[in-house]
Amino acid sequence: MGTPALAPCDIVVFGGTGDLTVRKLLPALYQRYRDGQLPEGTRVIACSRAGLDDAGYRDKIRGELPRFVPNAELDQASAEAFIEGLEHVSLDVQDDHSWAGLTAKLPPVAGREHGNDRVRVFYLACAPSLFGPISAGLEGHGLINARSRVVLEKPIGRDLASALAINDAVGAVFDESQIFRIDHYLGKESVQNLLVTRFANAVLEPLWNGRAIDHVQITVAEAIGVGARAGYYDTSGALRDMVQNHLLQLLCLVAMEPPTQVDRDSVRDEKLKVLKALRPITAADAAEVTATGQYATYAEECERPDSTTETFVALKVEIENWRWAGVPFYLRTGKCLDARTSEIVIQFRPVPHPMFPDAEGTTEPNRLVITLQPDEGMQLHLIAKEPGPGGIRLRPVSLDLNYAATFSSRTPEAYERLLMDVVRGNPTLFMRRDEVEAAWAWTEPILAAWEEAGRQPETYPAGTSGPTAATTLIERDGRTWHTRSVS
Ligand SMILES: NC(=O)C1=CN([C@@H]2O[C@H](COP(=O)(O)OP(=O)(O)OC[C@H]3O[C@@H](n4cnc5c(N)ncnc54)[C@H](OP(=O)(O)O)[C@@H]3O)[C@@H](O)[C@H]2O)C=CC1
Ligand SMILES: O=C1O[C@H](COP(=O)(O)O)[C@@H](O)[C@H](O)[C@H]1O
Repeated sequence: MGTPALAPCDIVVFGGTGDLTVRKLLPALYQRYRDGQLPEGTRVIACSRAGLDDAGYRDKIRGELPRFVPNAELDQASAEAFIEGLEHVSLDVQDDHSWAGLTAKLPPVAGREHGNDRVRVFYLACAPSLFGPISAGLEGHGLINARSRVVLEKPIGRDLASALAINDAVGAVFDESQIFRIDHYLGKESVQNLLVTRFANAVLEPLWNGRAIDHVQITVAEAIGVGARAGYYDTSGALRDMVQNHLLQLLCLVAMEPPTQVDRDSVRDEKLKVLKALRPITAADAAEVTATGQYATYAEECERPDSTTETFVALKVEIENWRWAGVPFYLRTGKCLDARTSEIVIQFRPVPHPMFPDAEGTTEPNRLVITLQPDEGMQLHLIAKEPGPGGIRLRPVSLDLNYAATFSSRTPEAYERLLMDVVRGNPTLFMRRDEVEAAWAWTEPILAAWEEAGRQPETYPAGTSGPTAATTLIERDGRTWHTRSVS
């Protein structure tokens, strides 16, 4: 059965000239438009303070779109039709008078009970400090109908108190069912495939626990630095920017119990249980279970020579429940590393009894490596006998699944999937309020412990695997980080 056809809707993007909109959202909308999924008649209205009219905005995007859509996927005719449909409103969301520009394009509604109105998506691709004022402005100017949805970009705040305040402010205007908190990692094909791998294959579940698994590693390594986002990043750092959201979400998907079904609440209920079971990291153990680094040219790039913001963080995380008792999850993420690699490594325990003590070669325990990016795939590392006469020689081998080679279809970008989920009103892959707050409740004590200890990140050269403190963190437990060359 195909997906039901959608009716045209109105998509209003606050932050319409920003990096996220230009680099990710508009290219994603274009791809869906080109594939015929964005119904004819759908309006995309971008808002920002830039004094651009529709034509000026279209010219800007005409210049930008080809930079962010691969050549082979850019069809001139459909790109031009998409761009010609874009509109721009010059609007300072904090100035009540300037909302008139938006109400002139998007008529106020008579009331929220008018259920047959077009779907209105309000995408807040701007600083979280504007989420409350924008919600209030939308309410005050009568722009919210019964079929409206609001999308909140991460980060939702910078600590628990600010997250609560933002959630309260948005929640005063929108019902929780209308709020879509985006974590674009949940829209990545590879991350959704993690759910399928775990729950559509019976062979894994009996092994998916501390009896068979020694530890888990989650790595999100970026080769790029902070670039033009230094202003934001220096007030954030890797823990807030990546761990509080993306890495914890990945951890939840690896660790959660099987949900009864994949629907709006079952998956989110299970993720929440994991977040609540995370062992708190306290000031007493932060030095042992966390490691931070800053790439050598960072302070110069962000023009703050004394910045102590971490561009790399590694953590040892424990989950206090039956399935995962005694199984550490090692997390690491950083910028300006030697490669862009995101992967989840499930390290199994060694065999209980050595059957080939006299054999040549190594007997490494099995490993399942799930590569999220850049080349999505999965490898199961096993030990095999090297063919040959005479004695037994053991050789590590891998069963290799490369998605690009196996499936011919184009892998959509995360935002394509997530934007369409908003239009369809499916919040399963979005974070619920309680999840975001539970993630902050666990993250905040780490920030406090660092502050109390006067934590200084270790400097690491750009293009390397990060600070030595991260190596020490895992080696202290007699383990090592997985390196891709092993595959
Ligand atoms: N860029 C990225 O890759 C990612 C960004 N995010 C998050 O998305 C949000 C946006 O990020 P990004 O695009 O990088 O930020 P930018 O600084 O590039 O863009 C901010 C946008 O907000 C607009 N804006 C700022 N103040 C106002 C105002 N008072 N009224 C109306 N519009 C305003 C700006 O336009 P103008 O100044 O012309 O008004 C601009 O369009 C941030 O919260 C960020 O953390 C999340 C994931 C990835
Ligand atoms: O949310 C963010 O994610 C990006 C990394 O996303 P990816 O899809 O390229 O892996 C990161 O660069 C950015 O700092 C962070 O805000």
